[in-house]
Amino acid sequence: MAFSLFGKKPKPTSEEDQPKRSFFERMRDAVAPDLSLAEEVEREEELQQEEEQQPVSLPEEMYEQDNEEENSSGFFARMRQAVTRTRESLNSGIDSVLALTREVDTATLDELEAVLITSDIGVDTAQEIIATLRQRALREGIDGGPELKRLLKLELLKILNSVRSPVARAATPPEVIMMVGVNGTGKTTTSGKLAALFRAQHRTALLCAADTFRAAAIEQLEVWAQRSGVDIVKTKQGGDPSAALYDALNAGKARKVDVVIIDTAGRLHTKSGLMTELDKMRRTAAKVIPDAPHQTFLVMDATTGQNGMQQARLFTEAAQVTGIVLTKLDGTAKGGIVIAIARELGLPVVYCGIGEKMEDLIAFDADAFVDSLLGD
Ligand SMILES: Nc1nc2c(ncn2[C@@H]2O[C@H](COP(=O)(O)OP(=O)(O)OP(=O)(O)O)[C@@H](O)[C@H]2O)c(=O)[nH]1
Repeated sequence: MAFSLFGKKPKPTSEEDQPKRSFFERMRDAVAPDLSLAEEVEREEELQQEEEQQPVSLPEEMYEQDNEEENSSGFFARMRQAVTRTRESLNSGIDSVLALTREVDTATLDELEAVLITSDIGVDTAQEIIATLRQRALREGIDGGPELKRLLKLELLKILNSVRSPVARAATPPEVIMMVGVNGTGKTTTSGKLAALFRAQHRTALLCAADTFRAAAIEQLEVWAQRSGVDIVKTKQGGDPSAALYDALNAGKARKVDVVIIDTAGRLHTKSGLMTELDKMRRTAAKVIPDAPHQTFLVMDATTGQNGMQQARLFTEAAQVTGIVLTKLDGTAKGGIVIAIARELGLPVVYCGIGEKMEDLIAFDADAFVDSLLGD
């Protein structure tokens, strides 16, 4: 019995078995006996073409949610997810402090101070918070854990709100944002994610590759530009970053883009040559657009905790930083650093990096952060 592997129909064995076929069909078999294979290849090519023509998902679509309610619950869920490790360590510390007591007393508060310090809130900040809670405990008493958490939330919010400042927009576009910071904190990645976020908000953006120092930084930013669907202005590796910036700002003006994001090379505040280079970039920016740069974001790696704070303190003074982007919040139990930044640097955290993907950047929200940190 004739049978076929691959489920193909068996070929007719004799002339008589063959159904009546058109001239064209017979001719086709004559010139291309294995045309089924050719057809398969052709079909495969067609499919590949169709696939290539599928629009890549744009930032707008990536962030798009069905309605505002979902949007905000999505945002809260992502913030909550980002601070999971900090919440778990903070909550288990607080729970163990409160395990044996119903009324919160001075000894409990001393232990709570140690818990706050381990989440990298900072010694000074932790002491200040505990001093306020102690006064309250003496005056009115603190009735157990839930009350203590409620009061703690209020204290944290008070600190965060004291530096919450509206992000200034440029009088006339483009708004110019410079990303600065020490090596490897996530400046290039964040520049790319920011471009995508702006696009999702229907603002046009242009990336400027002014990190001409690190090998492959320009190529890395080019990949981000492609992903986020924005243009990039660059020079060659080893080139003058101020020249790239000059070209980018002129291009931004000519193309009437809303925001130009400048990725700069990683540097330590102690490298005076590199800090002078930043000054030169600022002066160049101001020549093209008088009040530029409008924002200078210090990109800080949350996993470095209190060590990063010392660098940030000195960087902030030298580079006229206006806000902090805190990256890698997803990988740390040291999320308390957000509070230390507000209290000790007097600067708002403006965005948080919560992963390595394009959509893993969220605008910082103090209420969402505190709720996520001290929730269950
Ligand atoms: N988990 C996580 N990883 C991140 C985040 N942001 C950046 N990264 C990773 O951090 C690493 C360094 O990021 P880059 O953007 O190259 O850092 P950079 O500051 O430009 O580096 P230099 O130019 O050398 O100073 C990369 O592997 C990124 O994927 C974040 O929010 N979460």
